[in-house]
Amino acid sequence: MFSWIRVPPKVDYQCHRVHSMVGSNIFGEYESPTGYKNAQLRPDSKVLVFVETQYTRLGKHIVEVLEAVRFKYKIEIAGKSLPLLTSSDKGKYSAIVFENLFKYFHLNKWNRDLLDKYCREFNVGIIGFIVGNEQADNHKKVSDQLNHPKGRRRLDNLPIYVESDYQIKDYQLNAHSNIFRITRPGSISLGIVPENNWSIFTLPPNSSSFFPIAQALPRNYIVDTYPDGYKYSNIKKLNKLSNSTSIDWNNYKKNLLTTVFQDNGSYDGIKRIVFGNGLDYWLHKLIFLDSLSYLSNGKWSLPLQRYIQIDIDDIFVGEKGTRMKAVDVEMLIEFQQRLALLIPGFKFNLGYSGKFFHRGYPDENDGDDFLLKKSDHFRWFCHTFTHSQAHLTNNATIIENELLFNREFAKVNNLPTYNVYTVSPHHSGVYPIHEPLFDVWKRISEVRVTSTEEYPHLRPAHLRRGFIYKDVMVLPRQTCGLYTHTIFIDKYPGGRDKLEKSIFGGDLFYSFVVNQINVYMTHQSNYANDRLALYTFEAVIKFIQCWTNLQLFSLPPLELARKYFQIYPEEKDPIWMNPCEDRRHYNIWSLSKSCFQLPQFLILGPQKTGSTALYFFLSMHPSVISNQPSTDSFEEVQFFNGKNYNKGIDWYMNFFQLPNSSHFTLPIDDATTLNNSSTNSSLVQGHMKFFQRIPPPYKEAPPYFFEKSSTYFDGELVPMRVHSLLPHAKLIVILISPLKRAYSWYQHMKAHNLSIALNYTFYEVVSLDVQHKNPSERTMKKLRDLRQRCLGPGAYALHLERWLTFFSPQQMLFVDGDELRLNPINVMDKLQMFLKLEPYIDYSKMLRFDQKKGFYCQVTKGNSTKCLGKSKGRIYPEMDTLSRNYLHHYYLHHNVVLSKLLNRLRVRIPTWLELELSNNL
Ligand SMILES: Nc1ncnc2c1ncn2[C@@H]1O[C@H](COP(=O)(O)OS(=O)(=O)O)[C@@H](OP(=O)(O)O)[C@H]1O
Repeated sequence: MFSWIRVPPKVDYQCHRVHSMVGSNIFGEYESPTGYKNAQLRPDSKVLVFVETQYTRLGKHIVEVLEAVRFKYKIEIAGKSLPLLTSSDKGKYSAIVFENLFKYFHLNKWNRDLLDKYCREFNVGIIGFIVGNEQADNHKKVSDQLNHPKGRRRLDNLPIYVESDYQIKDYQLNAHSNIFRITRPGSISLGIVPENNWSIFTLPPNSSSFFPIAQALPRNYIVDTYPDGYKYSNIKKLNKLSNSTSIDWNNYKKNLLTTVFQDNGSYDGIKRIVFGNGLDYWLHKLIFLDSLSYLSNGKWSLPLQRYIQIDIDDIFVGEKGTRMKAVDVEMLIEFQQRLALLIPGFKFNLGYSGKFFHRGYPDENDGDDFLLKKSDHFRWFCHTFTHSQAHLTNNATIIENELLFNREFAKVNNLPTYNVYTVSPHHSGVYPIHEPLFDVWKRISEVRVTSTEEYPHLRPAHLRRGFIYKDVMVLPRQTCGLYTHTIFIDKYPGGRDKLEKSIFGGDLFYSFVVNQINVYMTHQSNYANDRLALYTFEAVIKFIQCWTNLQLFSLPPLELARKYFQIYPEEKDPIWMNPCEDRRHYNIWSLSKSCFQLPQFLILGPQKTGSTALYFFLSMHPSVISNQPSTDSFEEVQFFNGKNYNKGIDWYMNFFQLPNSSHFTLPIDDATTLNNSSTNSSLVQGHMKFFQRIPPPYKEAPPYFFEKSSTYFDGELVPMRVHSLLPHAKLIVILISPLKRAYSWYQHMKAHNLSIALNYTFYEVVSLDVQHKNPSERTMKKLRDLRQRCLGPGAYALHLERWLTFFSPQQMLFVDGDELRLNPINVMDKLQMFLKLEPYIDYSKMLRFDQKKGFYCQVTKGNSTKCLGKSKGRIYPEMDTLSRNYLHHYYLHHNVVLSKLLNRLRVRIPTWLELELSNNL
C-alpha cells in the first residue's frame, strides 16, 4: 500500500552578500578625533539614557537592550535639568543616548553647551533616534517649516536634512563604516522592512565627517535582477515584482536612502550616530550595540565569543508515535558532526529517564536501541527515572532512588554518563530551591551544574540569570521556541512564520547576540517527526554567520558553568524571590510550604534606636508573632544582610513557626468564609490566595509574622533583597538623634568589653584624633571600624533613599524614637493603624512607666512590670561637649538632607531634628 512519507523542512536561507556589488569605498576613511587624551572616565561609568517619559516605548526598548547585555545605565527624563556629569573630575557617563534626538537639539543653551563640552572633553559620543513624523513635527522649528514646507528639515545646525514617513526595503549596511563589531556588514536583507515611519537622512556629498551606516531602497523602487544573479523572483512574497527589468547599478546606488548615519566628530568635535527608526527592526539592535561600543571607545563592548550548549531532554519519555526512530538518530549524529565543524567540540547533552525505555511503537523501540548503540556520540546526563518532579516530595530517599535507578539503567546500558550535570523535570526544585533535591545532588551524584529558565523569572527572558547554591552552579537557560508538542512545522503554534521570525533576527537570534553563554533545552520529539530542532539550529547558525562576527564555541557543562561565573561573577549569590508572586514558581514549590511563613512587616532599626522595645511591645499584640529567636545573633534573624542570606528561604522561614494553641480568631475553613468576612486587614486579604498551602492542622487565620533586625537599616543590599522576597512588606524605621545613637553604640561596645572602646574615649573614636596615643596600624583599623559602626548608620537620609528606590513611602512608617521612649502608648496606636492590626489593643492598660528602670515596661498579670534587660536602657554619663560639637557638625549636612526628605514624604519632623538644625553651636 502507498504510504505517504513526510519530508522534514530544509533550511533554504541564503546570505545575500552585497559588498561586491556596492564596489569601492565611496564613503571615505574615518579619521579619529584627537586631543582627548587627558580626560578620564570613572571605572564605573554608565550609559546615560534620556527618555521622553518613563513609559515611552522606545525608551523601554533601549533599557531592555542595555539590561540584556548587562550594561550599566542611568535614565533621565529629557528636558529636565541635566544630571551631574562628572565626579572628582572624572566623567560619569561613557555614552549618551537620546530616545528622541530633538530633545538634545532643543536643550536650553546652558545644558546643551554643558553636554557638548562633556562629550568633547571625555570623548563620549551621542546616539539619537528620530522615529516617524510625529516626533520630528513636534520639534520642527518655524524657520524649518518655512524653508522646507514638504517636511524636509535640517537637523539642528548640522548640514544634514531629515524626511520622515518613508517605507523601505532591501536593508543593507555600509561595509566601510568603522563602527561594526558584532554586526557583519556587507549583506543585504532583501525584502520589505515591515516597520513604517522611517526617517531618512540626506548627508552632504563627499563629507569627511558624515557617513551612512545603513541604507535601504524606497519600498516602491523595482529591482528585478541584481548583477551577481539574485533575482527578486527568488524571494518569497515578492514574485509579483518580477518583470524583466534588470538593474541599472548607478541608478540603484542613487536611490539608496540613508537610514542610520554616523558623524565622526570632525564637524564639531562630537561623535554621533543617528537612527531613522527605533529598535524594533532587528538589525537596529545590533547597530545600537556596535554604536555603544564605538561611541564609548570600547568601554561598552561585548566580546565576540559565544558559547552554546544544546540539551535534549526527555530521552525515552515521549508519547508513542512522537519518538525517534533509527533514521532520526542517524540524522542527529550527522547533524552533530556538521555542527562540530562550525562549533569546535560541539556535542549534544542527552537527558534520559530509563523507565520509559522501549515504550514506543516497534520502529521507535528500534530507535531506542539504535540510540543506545550510538550512545558514545553523546554526553548523557541523569534526568529522573520516572521523570518525576522533586518538589512533590520532601522525602529525600524518594528523590535519591529516582536518581539511583536511573543511574543503574545507565550502567546496565553502558551509557557514557556525565554526572556533574543534571536537569530537573519541569525545573522542579531548582528555583524555588527544594532543599532535599540539592542535598541529594550533593550526596549521591556529585552534581555541580544544572540549568533553569526560572531564575529569577521565566519572563522577561532577557533578565534570566545564573546563581550558585550549595556549590551547584545554576545556569540560565534560553528558550529556542521548541517544546515537546512542536513537532511539525506546519502545526507550529502561530504558524511557520512565527518560528522563522524568531530564527531570522527575532528572539532566538537575539539571544545569541546578547548572551555570551547560551544553554538551550530541546526534547527528543524535536529530533523525530519534522526534526524541527535540526531545522531551527541550522537556520539560526547560518543567519548568525551571515549577519554577525560572532564566533561560536562549545564546552562541557562544568567548564561552561565555570566560564559563566568567570564572565558574570556578580551573579554568584542568588537573590530570593517570593514564590507566591510568580504562579510558575508557586506551582513548583514544595506543597508543605506556605507564604504565611514569611513576615509581613519588618522593624529595620537602626541599632540603638529602641528597636527592641518596639519589638517587645508589638509581640504583646495577640495577632502578631515575632520570629523565633536566633541563637547566633542576639535573637535577631539577620537574614537579609550578611552570610545568613545564602542559607536560603527555607532557613529563613523556619524562624516563623505557627503556634500550637488556638491563637487566632478568624475561621478560615475555606477562602470564601474569609472573603466574606468583615475584616479590612489588607494583610489578611493579601494572603487569601495561598490558603491551600496551609498545612492541614492549621485552620486558623494567618498570623502576622514579623521580625526585627536592626542591622537591616543601613545594609547596602538589604532593600533590594527585602523587596525581592517581601515586595508588599511594611517597614518600620525608628529615628533618634544620630548623635545619641552613635554614643549609645559606643557605650554598648564598652559594656561588651570591646578593648578599643575601653582604651579610647568616645571623642577619640569619632574624631580619630588619637595621634598622641601613637596607635599601631592594627589599632587604627579597629578605631576606624568602630567609628564607622558609630557614625555610618546615622546618615539616615542616605540609607532611606536606598529603601525608597524599592519601596513606596506608603509602605514605610517612621517612628520617632524619643516618642517611643517617652510615650510608647501613642506610638503603638499609630502602629496598629498603620499595620491594620485586629483586634485593636489598648496599650495604656498594657504598658506602664517603671520608675526604677526609667522606661516604659509591660504590665504583667500580677500588676507588676516586666522590663527589657540590662543591656537596653543603660546608665552612662552624658556625652561630653567636645563630642557633641564634633558630631553636630559631622551630621549637619545629613540632617539637612533628612529634613528635606521627611518634608517630601510629608512626615512630621521630629523635635530632635528641629533642635539639631536650629542649633548653631
Ligand atoms: N522601653 C524601653 N526600655 C529600654 N530601652 C528603651 C526603651 N525605649 C527606648 N529604649 C532605648 O532603646 C535603646 C536600645 O536600642 P535598641 O533596642 O535598638 O538596641 S539594639 O540595636 O537592639 O542593641 C536603649 O539605648 P540605651 O539607653 O543607650 O541603652 C534605650 O534608650
